[in-house]
Order: sequence, then C-alpha cells, then structure tokens
Amino acid sequence: MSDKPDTASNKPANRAKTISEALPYMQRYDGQTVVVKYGGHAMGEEDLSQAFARDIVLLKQSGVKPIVVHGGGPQIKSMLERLGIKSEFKGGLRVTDAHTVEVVEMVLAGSINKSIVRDINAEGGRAIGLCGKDGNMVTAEKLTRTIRDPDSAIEEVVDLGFVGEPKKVDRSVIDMVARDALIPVIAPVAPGADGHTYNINADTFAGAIAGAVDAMRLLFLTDVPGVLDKEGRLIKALTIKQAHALIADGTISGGMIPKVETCIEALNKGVQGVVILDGKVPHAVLLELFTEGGAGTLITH
Ligand SMILES: Nc1ncnc2c1ncn2[C@@H]1O[C@H](COP(=O)(O)OP(=O)(O)O)[C@@H](O)[C@H]1O
Ligand SMILES: CC(=O)N[C@@H](CCC(=O)OP(=O)(O)O)C(=O)O
Repeated sequence: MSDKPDTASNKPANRAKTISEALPYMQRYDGQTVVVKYGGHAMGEEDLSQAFARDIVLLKQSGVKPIVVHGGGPQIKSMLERLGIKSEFKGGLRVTDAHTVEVVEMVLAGSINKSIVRDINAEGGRAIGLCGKDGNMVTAEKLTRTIRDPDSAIEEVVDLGFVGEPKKVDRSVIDMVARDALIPVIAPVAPGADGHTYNINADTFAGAIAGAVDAMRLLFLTDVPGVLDKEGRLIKALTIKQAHALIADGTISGGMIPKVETCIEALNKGVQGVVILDGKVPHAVLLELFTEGGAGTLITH
C-alpha cells in the first residue's frame, strides 16, 4: 500500500493515465539524441539531483539517447575560495590562470563529474564520466575576446588565460558510448593542440556537442523558468529572429545573452530545437520532453 493520500491525481487509474499520456512523446524522441546542459546553479540539493538523475535514466530506458554536459561555476568558486585563489569574470567568462585551470579541471572533471555519474548509477543507469580530453573528443583553441568599455566605448582585446572554445568535436567517441547502455556525462574541459588544458564555458561546450551529434533537442537547465519578457513573464516559444530582437532591445541581458546566442548557434549547426528551463523544478527534464505543455522557452528556426 502507498502511504500517499488518496487524492484524485494519486488514484492508480489516474497515475496510469498520466504514464499513458507520455506515449506520443516517447515515440517522438525514440532513438533520438537529447543533450542536457546541467548548470552549476541547478545542482546542489540532494532531492533535485536525485530527480535529475532519475529523469536521465528514464529517458535512456525509454529509447532516448541522453548526453549530459555539466557546468559547475559556483562549485569552482567555492573551491578557489577554500584554496585562497582570487578569481574574476570578464564578459561572463572566468579569467583562468595556470593555478585556476588546475582547480577547474579538478572540480569539473573530478568531483562534480563523478557525483553526477554516481547519482545516475544509483538510479539504475550506467553513466560514464568524460571530459573533452577522453578519446580526444574535443580539441580547444585559446579564446580571443574583445570587450567594449561601457564608458569610452573603446573595444579592447582581453587575455582570459586558459579559456578555450571548442574547435573540433570527434563524435565517434560519444557515439560509441551512447550506442550501448551507457550514458555519457561530459565536463567542459578540453586539450588544445598546444598541449595546454582549457576551461570552456559549459553552455558553449554543450552547444558544440549538440551540434556535432545532430541532437534533436538541447536543454539548458538554469535557475530561471526560461526567457522572461519585460514584465517577467515566461515566453514559451521564440524564433531566432525574435530572440535577436529581445537581445537588441535589452529584454535579454547578462548571462542570458551568451546562453541564447549559444542556442542560436546550435540551431544553425542542425539541432532541431533548444529549450531554456528551470533546473530547480523537480523532474524539469521529463516535464519538458514527455508532457504536453512542456516547460521553459523553446527556441526554433
Ligand atoms: N530576459 C531574461 N530572461 C531570463 N533571465 C534573464 C533575462 N535577462 C537576463 N537574465 C539573467 O540570466 C540569468 C541566467 O544566466 P546564467 O546566470 O549565466 O545561467 P547559468 O549559470 O545557469 O548558466 C538569470 O538568472 C537572469 O538573472
Ligand atoms: C570559461 C568559464 O567561465 N568556464 C566556466 C566553466 C563552468 C561553467 O560554465 O559552469 P556553469 O554552467 O555552472 O556556469 C567557469 O570557470 O565557471
């Protein structure tokens, strides 16, 4: 006997109906690749991490090929603080010197990657933790960035140190892993042809992976319900043109700008749809993929 109260939605027949209603969505995504970017702000609480891991295992079980790409900005920040290493952001990216990149790799490809792998495995999945270095999956190049001074409007080239951008993604490694029962969990750290290790923004990294594997969907789990309008209401769907207009008129600002720009790049590389949604809502991934209303903001051509 269940110890849950016998409310209408809990009645066995209604629960069976809910599961049955997921069938057309399961059929739509059957055999398709879905890349889920799990941001550092969406992690942390045990119940949420467990619900996230369960969703990923359920996707795999129902015939979808999920690929998890994770971030860990807040977790890198706290480790750098513990070690007494100062860190700053320029243009939304962490300035990464030689000491910092060691910590970034340790946190992203180490503790965070392994805790996501553990959570997925605890739910009965078989996750395998990787970063861009494994099997030479991703080759990075040092990122050159120009930033405009808001006062003088002068553009200057900033040196972000070991911050990279993905230049080449070899999808064969991901295909080999995802073909079997395994679920790839990938950290955004990659080697350069120059032998250095590069720290890559996790959104950018997820976009590159999704583009390389022709993903049907790329989901960005963040800490807001999606793209919000000027009144703070959720915009359920956007075209690329509308997204550009919202950036131009200032509705989309801050960290949401590079996220939406990454969405547009991924769509232009062949991803069919990109969704920005709140990773703090339990079972956000299932709500988006397997229910009628979906969740968050869907951006398409
Ligand atoms: N129009 C908008 N809709 C939603 N969020 C916005 C918008 N404009 C700016 N933002 C900001 O973007 C943030 C999400 O970007 P970011 O902090 O980089 O996410 P993450 O750390 O999950 O990658 C939101 O928390 C919000 O403060
Ligand atoms: C170059 C750069 O800024 N890299 C990011 C990588 C982690 C990340 O992007 O994590 P979230 O998705 O949680 O923000 C950083 O060092 O924080």
